[in-house]
Order: sequence, then structure tokens, then C-alpha cells
Amino acid sequence: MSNTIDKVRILLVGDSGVGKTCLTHLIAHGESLHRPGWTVGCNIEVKLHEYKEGTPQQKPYFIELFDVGGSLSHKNSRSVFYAPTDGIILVHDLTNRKSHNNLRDWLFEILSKEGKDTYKPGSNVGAHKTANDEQNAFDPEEFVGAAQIPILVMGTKLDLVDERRQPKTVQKAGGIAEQCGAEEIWLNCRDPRSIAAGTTDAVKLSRFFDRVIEKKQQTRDTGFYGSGITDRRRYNTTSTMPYNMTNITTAANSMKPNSPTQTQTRNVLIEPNVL
Ligand SMILES: Nc1nc2c(ncn2[C@@H]2O[C@H](COP(=O)(O)OP(=O)(O)OP(=O)(O)O)[C@@H](O)[C@H]2O)c(=O)[nH]1
Repeated sequence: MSNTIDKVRILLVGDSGVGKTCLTHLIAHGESLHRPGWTVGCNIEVKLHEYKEGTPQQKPYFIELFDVGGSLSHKNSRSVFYAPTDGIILVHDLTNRKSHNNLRDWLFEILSKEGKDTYKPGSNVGAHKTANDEQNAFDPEEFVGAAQIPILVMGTKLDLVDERRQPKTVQKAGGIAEQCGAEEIWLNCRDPRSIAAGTTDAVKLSRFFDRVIEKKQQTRDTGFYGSGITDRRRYNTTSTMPYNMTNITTAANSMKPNSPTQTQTRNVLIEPNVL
């Protein structure tokens, strides 16, 4: 019997400052990150997930979480991290409506076969948009229908929405999650209980990981990769694969604070020769 553990890769994208690094840390370690650094290139964390936990099909999988820096200054080079992609987490800040509106542009940027090269003129993540740009923006329903990549939408900073006692800047109805047919989670990334085992949101997240794994299995069985997001580009990482089982734990036992051995983190810097 083989000891190897299969893996899937999930991209986390969204505007700079929405909380992707905090969220990635929370998912991988089950604890909050108080002072995240500005992500240059991509920050990678790995989590061990039990596929279909509690059923006869239960099986461990590595979930690679690619937290891509959202800064506009790296827009031209970040597409090196987009392929291959098995699932996408779209992240927005619940106190910043623009970060939600920009998610369709992020989605388009990832799902474009050539990344930056086929980027629509009307889509410019993080930049000021004209009325004409809005008209040209792509329709997530059409695009996602063809790609069928599992998508999860996550709204951060729920604590700030409550504290300010302001109406939510983003409504679930009619939002990008509904347009894509995606599940949605709103949370406070600074509170480790947000996605603690047994909560509704932890179950949603676990089901999303299961869907990503199922989709990858289907892709392998049929030999058809619906999104067309294949690994066309070369990139360098600062650590090697595969992961060491002893370095990775499941979410269930990852609640011990500051344990550096629970997940592996790799920081990947974009190098000029990969473009
Ligand atoms: N109050 C509150 N602050 C949050 C939450 N999530 C993230 N933050 C804060 O938001 C700031 C930005 O978080 P990051 O995780 O660095 O954001 P990012 O999306 O990775 O940003 P880039 O690296 O620039 O792409 C940090 O000061 C976090 O502590 C949240 O749920 N609630």
C-alpha cells in the first residue's frame, strides 16, 4: 500500500489588506495571526484534511493554500501562481464594499488561460474603474459555468461590522457567491473560534475541501481539466515536496498555540526568469 498522500491546491485571492494571510493562518493552524506581514509573491501553508471524514471513504489529503499577495504592484507577475489550481477562495473585507466588487475581476484574472496576457481591458483589479469598465466586466455565472472550479467566498472583519453598528456594506443576496453558485462564510479572522471544529462554518469549509478533492478526482478520471488552468509556467519554491507527515496535523488537533510543527509554510518570491 502506498504511503503517499494526494494534494490539492487552493488559491486565496482578494484585494490587499482584506485579510488573506490571517485567514490562511487561521485555516492551517486553527489560531489567529496578530501581525501579518505584507505578502510579496505568495505565502503557502499546508493543511492535512480528512476527506469525507467519518465515512468509509475517509482519506487524508494535503490542502495547499496559496495566499497570493494582493498588491497592485505585483499584478503583472502573480499569474505564475495560478496554475494548476483545483479550487479558489475569494476573500473580501466586509467593511469595504469595493473589495467585494473587485472579486469578479480577481476571478477573471485567475480563470483567464494565460493570466495577465488575456486580461480584459475592462478588468483592472484594485484600480479605479470607469462606467465603461463596469459594462465590460465579465459575467461570473457564464465563466464559472464553463470552468466548474469549486469556489468559496469568504468575508473577513465581521467583528468590525458589529463594533461599528453599521449596516453591512455587503449583502449576501445578489453577491458574487450567489452569482457563482458558491458557498459563503463571513468571519472574524482574529477569533480562532470562527472556524473551530463543529461550527457551521467549519463544516462549510470542510465540505468545500471535499468538493475540491472530488473535482480533482473527476478531472483525473476523465482526463479533462475543465478550467484549462494547467501548469504552463515554471516557478521556484524555497522548500521541497512532498511534505513530512510529522510536520502536519489535522485541524482537530491544531489548536495548540504557536506550534511551529503543525503546518509547513513556504514563502515564494516571484523571480524575473519565470515570466
Ligand atoms: N479586526 C479584524 N482585522 C482583521 C481581520 N482579518 C484581517 N485583519 C487585519 O487586516 C490587516 C491585513 O491583513 P492581511 O492578512 O495581511 O491581509 P492580506 O489580504 O494578506 O494583504 P496583502 O498581503 O497585502 O495581500 C491586518 O492588520 C490584520 O490583522 C478580521 O477578521 N478582523
